[in-house]
Amino acid sequence: MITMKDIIREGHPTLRKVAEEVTFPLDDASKQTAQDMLEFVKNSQDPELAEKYDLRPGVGIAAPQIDISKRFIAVYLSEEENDGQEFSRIMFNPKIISHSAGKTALPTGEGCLSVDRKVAGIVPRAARVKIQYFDQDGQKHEERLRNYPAIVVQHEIDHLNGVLFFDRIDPDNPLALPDDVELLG
Ligand SMILES: CNC(=O)c1cccc(C)c1Nc1nc(N2CCN(c3ccccc3Cl)CC2)nc(N2CSC[C@H]2C(=O)NC)n1
Ligand code: NI
Repeated sequence: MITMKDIIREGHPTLRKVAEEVTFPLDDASKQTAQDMLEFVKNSQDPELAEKYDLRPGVGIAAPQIDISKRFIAVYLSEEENDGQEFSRIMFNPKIISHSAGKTALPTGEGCLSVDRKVAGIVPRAARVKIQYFDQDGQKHEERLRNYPAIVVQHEIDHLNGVLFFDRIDPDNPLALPDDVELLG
């Protein structure tokens, strides 16, 4: 199982690399790793398991965060966190194919499992995105996302491009709310 010791932290060069696309058919190692990543995110949200294995809670993780510079992510939002509908995905070669002009942000800023410090500030992201990704069988999917799932998926896709959430905070006015940004309510 993946634990915090497997997660690389700010300053590790892999976090700033552009990750490589995966090719299909996937090797078994990548399939297993992706499943372990989804399990980690779920475990991290379980108070007992998080306590037992000293896991920091998260709703998403990207392969570069466990020092695998490949383009795949895992996201898990329980129905409590996502307006009554569970959102659970493993995405290979995810990409944003279109997005709204309007932006959104988490009112309390963002955290990251690879950043061991609180960085206050608004992280503007597209409010709605149309994404394309492949599942572990190589099937192509297209999905429109909004609200929390859209924010989390953009945060994780950023990791595939060597971007960290605080890169998107306005250094001169971190807490300012830009006109075109609606806080997620
Ligand atoms: C600096 N202020 C803050 O961090 C911040 C501060 C307050 C609120 C939010 C909402 C903040 N922001 C933020 N909180 C989260 N969690 C809230 C707690 N939760 C969780 C915790 C316990 C059980 C189950 C769960 Cl679900 C896990 C997820 N996650 C992210 N991000 C940014 S997008 C990827 C995602 C991620 O997984 N990060 C590790 N941001
Ligand atoms: Ni992160």
